[in-house]
Amino acid sequence: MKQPVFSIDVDLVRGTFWNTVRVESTHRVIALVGASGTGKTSVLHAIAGLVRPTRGRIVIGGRCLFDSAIGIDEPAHLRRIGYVFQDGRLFPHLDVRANLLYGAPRRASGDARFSLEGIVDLLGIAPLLARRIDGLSGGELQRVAIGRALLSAPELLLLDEPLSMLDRKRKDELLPWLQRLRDEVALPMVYVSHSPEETARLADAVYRVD
Ligand SMILES: Nc1ncnc2c1ncn2[C@@H]1O[C@H](COP(=O)(O)OP(=O)(O)OP(=O)(O)O)[C@@H](O)[C@H]1O
Repeated sequence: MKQPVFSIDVDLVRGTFWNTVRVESTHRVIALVGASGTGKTSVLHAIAGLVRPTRGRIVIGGRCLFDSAIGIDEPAHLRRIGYVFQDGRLFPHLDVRANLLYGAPRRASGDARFSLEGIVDLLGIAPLLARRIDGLSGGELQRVAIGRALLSAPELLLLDEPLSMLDRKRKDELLPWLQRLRDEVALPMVYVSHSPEETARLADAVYRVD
């Protein structure tokens, strides 16, 4: 039997909100969908170690990140996770190259997928390297944000509605880059979105958080 890539079963509490979320999947690229406020971002936060579930277990790619029953709670900085936010969250006072290199390990991973050259090529951002962040389009910003997440040589990528702030034209521009990322970098990915079109184009399986 195929081993699951994602095995998640967590109770999440944020203020007065609580939900139990279960995802068991043998697919490498999954999408989480569901109405606003059902806890999709909270699941990503729990995977990244930014929010501690009140109960449960998170195992991804055979690696246990959290298990309340046996006291495992790997610190966020050791989880090797790349996180791409809705709004990019880049540093406006730094140029693209400095943003990419921010947080990159001092010693190269040796994996060409995570070298500066490899990532710049993958995402087509060579012409942007010396540009300031505040002059970039929304789609360019998100490609840089994805590049920065990759430079940390992650074992898993979390993408929280990365297209939601973009207009139709920019969305159409960025989608093929996301597909390229999915196929060429070949990491497990969790993609949160409200758009059935995006999830159909990017994910191998879609899970509803209710
Ligand atoms: N820091 C917090 N303190 C209190 N409540 C919070 C906090 N963060 C999130 N919540 C609440 O937890 C619930 C789930 O939020 P979450 O952002 O995970 O939902 P979501 O499904 O990602 O929503 P959306 O689709 O609108 O982004 C919401 O009701 C939200 O208001």
